[in-house]
Amino acid sequence: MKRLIPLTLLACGSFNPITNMHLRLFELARDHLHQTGKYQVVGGIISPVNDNYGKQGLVTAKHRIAMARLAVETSEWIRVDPWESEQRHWSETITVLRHHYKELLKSDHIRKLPGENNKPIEKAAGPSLAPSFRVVPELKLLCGADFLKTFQVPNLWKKEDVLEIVSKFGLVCISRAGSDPAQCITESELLKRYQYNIHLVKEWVRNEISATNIRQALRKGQSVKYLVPDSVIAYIKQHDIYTEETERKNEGALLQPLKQYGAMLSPLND
Ligand SMILES: O=P(O)(O)OP(=O)(O)OP(=O)(O)OC[C@H]1O[C@@H](n2cnc3c(O)ncnc32)[C@H](O)[C@@H]1O
Ligand SMILES: NC(=O)c1ccc[n+]([C@@H]2O[C@H](COP(=O)(O)O)[C@@H](O)[C@H]2O)c1
Ligand SMILES: [Mg+2]
Repeated sequence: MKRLIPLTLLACGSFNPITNMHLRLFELARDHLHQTGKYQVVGGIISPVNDNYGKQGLVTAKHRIAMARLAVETSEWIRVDPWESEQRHWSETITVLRHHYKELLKSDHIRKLPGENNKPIEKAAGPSLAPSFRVVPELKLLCGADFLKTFQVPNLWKKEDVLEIVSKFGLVCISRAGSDPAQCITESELLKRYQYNIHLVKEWVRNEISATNIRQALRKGQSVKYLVPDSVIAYIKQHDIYTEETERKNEGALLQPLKQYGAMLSPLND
């Protein structure tokens, strides 16, 4: 029997609030990866960003985590992980990936992979250091096409981080209106070099759901039913989370921690 690579998907973002589309990203990615005949998707992780991310309108992680947990109640394979939000500072995405990969290898010690007769992994140092004689689990970053575009924003990502993401982990990128991921790859030498490790997945029902639009609709008193899980809508109402006041949070200080951090960076395409 062909040995499938057990793969976990990690989605990093604000999830402010989580929408049905965030959940769809996982389903679309899983279908695509299974169709390659190479992977078995064994889990999905949603990692809401730390409160210090500094994005406008970002409500506290306590609420974003609670809403995401309600949303994944209907999923048998996606879970929410609060580790990133519990750190004292905002963490670079590569740190989050490394953390979850380590955890994955740890859990592999005690839980044999389905259909496999694998030996436990001795090292937990990173994908390239794991022994090659066995099926090594993989962790891939799951994102929308707009996320891929942010790699081009000067001073937002360290070049070595992007290199590690695409070379060691890999990306699964879902199409999104207004972004052209194939063009992003063409425009970047680095992404082009590792395009074999970047899975572009087309959303076959085009939609433009975005958390920003959801927050806007909520502020206007419009219905967001069928765009956001009912349990999440009930939570938002109960806690009165999205108001004109919460939307003003971090106004003008957009991505302040990232701006400071940006001073140390060099652009991806230099
Ligand atoms: O308007 P904002 O607040 O930015 O919210 P968002 O809908 O873009 O949602 P997040 O920033 O929390 O995104 C988390 C990830 O989900 C992706 N994503 C969200 N909505 C999507 C959609 O409709 N199509 C494709 N990807 C989407 C996005 O590209 C990120 O990789
Ligand atoms: N240098 C980096 O590692 C870097 C830069 C910008 C955004 N990010 C991450 O990308 C995600 C973007 O989320 P939003 O689309 O909600 O802004 C967040 O998880 C954020 O932490 C990482
Ligand atoms: Mg976004």
